[in-house]
Amino acid sequence: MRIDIITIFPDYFAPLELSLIGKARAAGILDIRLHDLRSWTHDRHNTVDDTPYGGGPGMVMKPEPWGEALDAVIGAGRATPDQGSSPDTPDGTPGPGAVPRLVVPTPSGTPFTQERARRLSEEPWLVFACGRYEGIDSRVAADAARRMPVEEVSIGDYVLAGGESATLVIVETVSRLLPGVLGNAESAVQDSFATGAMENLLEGPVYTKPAHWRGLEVPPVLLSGDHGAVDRWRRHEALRKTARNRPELLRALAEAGMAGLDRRD
Ligand SMILES: N#Cc1c(-c2ccc3ccn(Cc4cccnc4)c3c2)n[nH]c1N
Repeated sequence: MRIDIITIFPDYFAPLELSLIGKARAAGILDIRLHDLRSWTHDRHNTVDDTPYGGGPGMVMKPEPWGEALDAVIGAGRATPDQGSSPDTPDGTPGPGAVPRLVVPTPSGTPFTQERARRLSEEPWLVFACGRYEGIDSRVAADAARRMPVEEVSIGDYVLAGGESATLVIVETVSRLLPGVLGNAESAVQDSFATGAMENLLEGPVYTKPAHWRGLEVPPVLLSGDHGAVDRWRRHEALRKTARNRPELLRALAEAGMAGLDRRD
């Protein structure tokens, strides 16, 4: 997967050199490219913002730098005369004719969920537009939508100062779903909101050695070697955690008959 991130704070993404994502980049599983939006400004102060039409507080990001940046970043992935126009190559990286999906974090976006992460993880090429100030001139997304899919996404019902931390969240959530990113020891399958018997339930408690620690014991069932009993215990604990922390999820599952609440085991 190729990921392009356009931002006025490229250094914000230093964490993408670390840990699983850093290893995935080194292994060629992820191709993450950072772009400083100010590279597409032409005035002495590298201006990227201006006052909002219609008045109001704060500043709005100007459309021109964004338009030029997206043209440059996406144009670089566009077919050249001597290449085919296959949208992506057999290994899933974008081919010369590919166009990316533009992801624009914004407080007014549609909710980012694990299911959406799963869908985005199947894309060969994502471009993230990290806004600041009061947001990006709305014509930027409208212009981009003329030539690529555009998704406005929100990671939660709170207001950040810009799109960078949301982009980090989305990139990490999506990247860990890519084959080869998580080692065998970790698996995205058992995540909260995963599919299967634990579908959309919160993860229950987890334990490791030592079995006794500061007078606190690991639940004996986890040491029993009885995998059936362990699975039943884990589902029960997931249901308890979900009922306690996210009762609305449980109600939805009960209505959909998906939590196996009616199971007798
Ligand atoms: N995803 C996401 C977000 C953001 C977010 C994302 C991009 C930008 C760019 C600018 N701002 C600041 C801003 C913009 C508008 C009004 N008020 C503040 C951002 C906030 N906040 N909360 C989320 N869940």
